[in-house]
Amino acid sequence: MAENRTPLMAGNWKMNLDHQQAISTVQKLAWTLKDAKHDYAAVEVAVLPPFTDLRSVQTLVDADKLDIRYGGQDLSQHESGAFTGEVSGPMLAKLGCTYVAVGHSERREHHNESDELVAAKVVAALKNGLSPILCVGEGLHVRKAGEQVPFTLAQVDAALNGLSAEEVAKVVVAYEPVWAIGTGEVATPQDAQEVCGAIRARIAELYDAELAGAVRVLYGGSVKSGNVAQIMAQPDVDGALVGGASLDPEEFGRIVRYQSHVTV
Ligand SMILES: O=C[C@H](O)COP(=O)(O)O
Repeated sequence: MAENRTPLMAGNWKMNLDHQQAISTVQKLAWTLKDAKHDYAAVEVAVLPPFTDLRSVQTLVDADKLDIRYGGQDLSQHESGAFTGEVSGPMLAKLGCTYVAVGHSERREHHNESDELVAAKVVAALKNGLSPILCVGEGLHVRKAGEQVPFTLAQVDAALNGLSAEEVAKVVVAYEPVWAIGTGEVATPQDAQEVCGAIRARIAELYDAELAGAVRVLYGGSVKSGNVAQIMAQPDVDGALVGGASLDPEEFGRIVRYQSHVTV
């Protein structure tokens, strides 16, 4: 973690928690962080609830003036139209979303999202003032073949293709080795650093070192309060995209508070 980048802890709830549970979860998270006197300027906090929860989360965040940011888990590449079941960038922007996950491995796998579609969704997010959390990462067979760096960089290349430096500055990249997602199989801090460092070096090659030094690169895959500090100690890891552990506000609070020895 470099000092000029604000760490981001983002909780991807996936298809969990209805809108009422979302309210109580965000309230508990806010109370937990308030009790711990959390400095939101030092570590940014975001949640990515299901679409059906976003209006409730927006209302709570606005009413209680919370510093917690929120966003969608996906968006359509289209602005509007006959796309049944889809949710557009303008709709997320209207709900006050800051972020939207794009290209999560579960979307790539279960919804056959190609690199081209992911790139179109990154553009759609940026066009609507949303910061895409671009998810990249290799499966187990790629890791076993030792090809994790070229595989992941090819996904980065495809997703950033054609973007200006100004646009890339708004992108957050999340490196999530698929074999470590929801498996309890966390990558070692060195595994995370290898690929996160390579992603930053690639952005420097494609653009310049200053931009590469400003873009946040997160790690995701079985992050918990017990392993987050070692992962965050790596120079090119700027935060975490947290799945399962973000459903428990106290545990997510401990992850957010990774720098502190205060028990929350
Ligand atoms: O988006 C989050 C990742 O898929 C990680 O999920 P996990 O923390 O449950 O392994």
